[in-house]
Amino acid sequence: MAMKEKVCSHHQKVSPDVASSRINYVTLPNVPDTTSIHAIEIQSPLPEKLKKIRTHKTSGIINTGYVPDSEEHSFIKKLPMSVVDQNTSFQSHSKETVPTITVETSVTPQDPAHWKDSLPIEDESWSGSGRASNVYHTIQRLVQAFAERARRVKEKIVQTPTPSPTSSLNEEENEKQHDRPRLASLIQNDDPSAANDWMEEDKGIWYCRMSKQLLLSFPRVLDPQSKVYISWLLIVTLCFVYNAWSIFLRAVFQYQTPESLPYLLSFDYFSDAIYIIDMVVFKVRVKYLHEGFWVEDLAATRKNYFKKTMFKMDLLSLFPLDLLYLVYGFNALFRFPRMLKVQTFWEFFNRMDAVAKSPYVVRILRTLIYMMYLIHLNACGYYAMSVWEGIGSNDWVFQGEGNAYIRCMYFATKTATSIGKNPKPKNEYEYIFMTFSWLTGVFIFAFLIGQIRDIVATATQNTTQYHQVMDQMVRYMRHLNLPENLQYRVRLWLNHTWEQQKTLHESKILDSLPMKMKTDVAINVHYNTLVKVQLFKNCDKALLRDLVLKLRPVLFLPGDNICRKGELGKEMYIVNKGLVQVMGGEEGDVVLATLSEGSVFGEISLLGIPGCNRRTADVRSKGFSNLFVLGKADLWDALEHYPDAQAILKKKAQTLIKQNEDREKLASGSRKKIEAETIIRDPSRTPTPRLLKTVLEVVHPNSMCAQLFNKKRSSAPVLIGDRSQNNLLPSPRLRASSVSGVGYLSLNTKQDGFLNLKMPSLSQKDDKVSLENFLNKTSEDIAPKAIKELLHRVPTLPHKPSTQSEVIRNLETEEKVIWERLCSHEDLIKSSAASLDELPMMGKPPTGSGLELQLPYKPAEANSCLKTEEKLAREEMCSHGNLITSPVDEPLNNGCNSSNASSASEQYNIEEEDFLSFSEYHKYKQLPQLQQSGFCSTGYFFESEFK
Ligand SMILES: Nc1ncnc2c1ncn2[C@@H]1O[C@@H]2COP(=O)(O)O[C@H]2[C@H]1O
Repeated sequence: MAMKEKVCSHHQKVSPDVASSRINYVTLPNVPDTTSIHAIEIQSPLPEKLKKIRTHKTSGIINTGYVPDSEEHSFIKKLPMSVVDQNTSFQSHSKETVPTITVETSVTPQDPAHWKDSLPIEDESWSGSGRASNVYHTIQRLVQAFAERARRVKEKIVQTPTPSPTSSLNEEENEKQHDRPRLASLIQNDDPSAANDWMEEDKGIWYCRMSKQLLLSFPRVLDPQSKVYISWLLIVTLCFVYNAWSIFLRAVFQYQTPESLPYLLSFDYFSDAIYIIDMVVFKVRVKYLHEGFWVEDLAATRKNYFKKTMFKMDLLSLFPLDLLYLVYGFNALFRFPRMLKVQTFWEFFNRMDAVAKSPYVVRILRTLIYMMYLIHLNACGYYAMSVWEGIGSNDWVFQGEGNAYIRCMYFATKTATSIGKNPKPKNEYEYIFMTFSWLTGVFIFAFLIGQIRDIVATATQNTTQYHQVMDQMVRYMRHLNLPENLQYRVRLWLNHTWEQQKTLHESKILDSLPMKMKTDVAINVHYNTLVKVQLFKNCDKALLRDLVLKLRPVLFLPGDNICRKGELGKEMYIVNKGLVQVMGGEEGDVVLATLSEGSVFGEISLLGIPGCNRRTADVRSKGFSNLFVLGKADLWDALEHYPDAQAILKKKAQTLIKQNEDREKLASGSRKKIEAETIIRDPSRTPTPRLLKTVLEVVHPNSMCAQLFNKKRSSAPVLIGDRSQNNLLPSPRLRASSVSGVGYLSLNTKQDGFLNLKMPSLSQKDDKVSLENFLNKTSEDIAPKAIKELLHRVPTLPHKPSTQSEVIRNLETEEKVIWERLCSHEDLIKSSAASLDELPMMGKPPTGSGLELQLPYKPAEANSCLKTEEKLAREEMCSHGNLITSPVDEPLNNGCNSSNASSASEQYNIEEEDFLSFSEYHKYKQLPQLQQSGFCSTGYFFESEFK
């Protein structure tokens, strides 16, 4: 309280009336905002259990706290430390003390003008709301406690109660312990006996429920794969094993004495009781499959059991042969029928084999039991022989030393395994016994040990396969003398894949399952990742099911390139685990984005966005990353039916494209200046030849292609296009092409601009492609704005002067009509369409088509000329920077490769689209009519002009 002397202390006595009920708040009028409260001292009877204290400053509420009756210090805890510091103190109080509140502030005593009296004000409205809030909080806590109790009771009902009564009682005890303080806190003010009553009542209800539940929880019918049934089978199996072991043991050895007999008999009859319960309660309730349905009718399951051989065996196993005890005395062999329960023993192991997590452990256990039992029988036989011949009568028989069973087991094991030296048999009986024992031993080794080996081999099959693959791979890489680093990476990949999947053939494992089950498994495996994929957030479950089977898991190592900018996109990826980086910038060293679990990438080049069929960025793996790959065809198969997902993907792709374009524009801004300087310095730079110009250089001058290309062009610009579809420029050419079965209509401008109109629905399977067809389909993909713009620039068409205005008028609604009109344009048809109409992927041009008439050579001539012409053309093109190339489809024999192609692209500034045309040329050049006509471009192709 040292501070008290330095600061102004304000003591305010609250009127007894107020004190007895509550202290509402203390107002410190005219205290500047900067004033900080150092301490609050309360002297008060605080007669109620809970008190709410609010201290106010003129600028607003400073604090709120509850003061329980006996725990003044909890008030301190509930106040923020900035307000309550070590100077705060609460004095003990008695009911007679008039409450006093002292507030210490940093206002110095020299500033008394700042202070007026602090008044404890009885605020009725607040008082009311305080009471309401107390009631509200109490109710809330009660509701929570009841909800909690209801949940626990519900759990008890749903869960099968623990079989051990002690443990359930303990649980109950724990529950009560747990409940006590909480419930007691809720009823702390009430009579404690009420709480006890409540607990007693609760206990009663609980017992009642438990017993009811136990009765009700026993299933009417049993699933043969259920835990309950298999556990029961285990109990029966143990009884069977006891009988199988003890019958011969007791019959041969002298373990059944008058002293041990009562115990042995009680074990015997206990196992008999289990056999009976098994038949009466369990086996009759096992449901079975009939015509593909589970039969759950109790009468039917009973009937089904009675029909089985198992029932007869079970019945025989209970045959009371031991009644003969009464006649012949206690001979354990009279219990021999109990051995007939062996079917249950087999059933148990078969069921375990089907449900166990490690089935090979179950198999080994069964084999071991067989082995031990055979040795046990052998030991019993040896002892029986010894007794028969007389114990210790010769060197071979049991000498009567030590524990008889252990010594005989030792002898039997030595014989069965042929390990160790056995005493030589002395007479024929002993020879026969030894022969039989050795045969048994051979059987044990040949059959049982062999079985164990198989079991172990199956269990470790995957590991063995992995080692084999690894060894082969290492040998192969050494043989090829691959760089150390690459060898290391391959080994790392194999290692990591094995660590993660414990198999290198994951997909093969599922192949044996039916499709539906495969889907279920795949959904389960990939579910956690798929739910994180934004794209699939709200999408149809059926789409997920469609997609999930098509996902192929792949693993990438740190620093691996997943895809490279400029490659043709064939797959899309989903990040399952790890991080991948999208790289950009001039050098490809700027991280544009880091994608984590659930992110999708590689979709832009698959979506058929005009001009975007190539990867827009490098993507590489940051650490180890597990991805799912989805092929282009699979993606489209799925998206075709789910336009929403398609729209989301396209929207995202467009945003990314725009982002990247903006970034590139920014970067190229600074680059342009330097380029300009270079051009000025080097005016002798070869002008970039256009593709068609190059083509004309290399094809035979008399070929139809050359003739078509060299036709005098009209000076009137006709069709205009630009990739961005909003900056249209004059163009003399219209070109339709098919690239890998996907149609394109390109409006080629002099400035290399293309309006690429993609027609994805046109597949390679279409054996006939007509221009109308082509245009009609294409028209659906063309932005109306682009067409409008396009047609504005088309000068009046000579044969249909009204077309343009008509077309524009009907544009929004009738795109198809416009295109039909365009197609019906005479010039277009005259120059190529009529013949191309019928130009199929293969076969001859139709009789009467224009094309046929225009063949430059007679077929025989053409054939002889073609080779040279083509050769020349190719050589020529290669010398033009290897224009002929096939960057994706097939490697060419002519020595041109894609790196040359890209250099050609740089040199001549040739459009990507042109490359495709040229690569496609190789595919189609075999078509006789194209060869003959000297066409040098995509499969079906025409170039024309509007005059
Ligand atoms: N700026 C970016 N941010 C995030 N991802 C991008 C970006 N640019 C490209 N990508 C992704 O990287 C992928 C590279 O291949 P795609 O062009 O097929 O699809 C691309 C997009 O999925």
